[in-house]
Amino acid sequence: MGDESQSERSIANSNGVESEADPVKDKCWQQREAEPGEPRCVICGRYGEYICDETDDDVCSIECKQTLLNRLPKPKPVIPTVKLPAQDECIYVRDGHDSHSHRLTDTQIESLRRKIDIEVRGASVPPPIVAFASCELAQKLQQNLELAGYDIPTPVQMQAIPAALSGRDLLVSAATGTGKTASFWCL
Ligand SMILES: Nc1ncnc2c1ncn2[C@@H]1O[C@H](COP(=O)(O)OP(=O)(O)OP(=O)(O)O)[C@@H](O)[C@H]1O
Repeated sequence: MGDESQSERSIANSNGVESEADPVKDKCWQQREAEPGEPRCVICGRYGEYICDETDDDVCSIECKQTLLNRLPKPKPVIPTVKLPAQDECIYVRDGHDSHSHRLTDTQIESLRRKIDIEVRGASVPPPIVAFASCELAQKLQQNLELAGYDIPTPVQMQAIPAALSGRDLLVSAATGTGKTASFWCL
């Protein structure tokens, strides 16, 4: 590291210059070769005039300091983990037209309605559907739904469509744009 003290040799940061009389070398090529016994830049081997404040290594210029810092391992981003409540459950919907695979248990029906804010009144309300395939639609209709990009029913459709298909009279209320009108294809 030579005879100079660390404070005399410490390098200015990329925005600053340590002293006007002896400006910090910006570029590696502005630095001279190291004499025998002098500190050497850990990047290019020229005269290691400065000490990188972040790593304590000898460097010749701001350029080599930056190269050195770029080579340092980057700290891994900390991804916060979210712990879901143990009682939270998923409802799996399989591809295909097997309506039985989408049949929900009473607990799932209750939980689904609660989660997506479906409120029902009346006797023997049919369970909500989680896939259009549960409605046993004509193939053409199913294809057209897919073509229109209707992958899954919206919450109002989940409940209104099976109720309408079961021949019930309905009074439906849901926010604008939630798919009420689009439910009429099933009639
Ligand atoms: N299941 C679905 N998947 C994808 N898009 C849908 C689905 N249902 C409806 N949409 C689209 O969402 C938009 C709003 O649907 P729709 O007009 O049926 O809602 P709405 O509740 O009747 O609205 P408003 O209350 O304003 O009349 C339309 O562009 C419709 O094509």
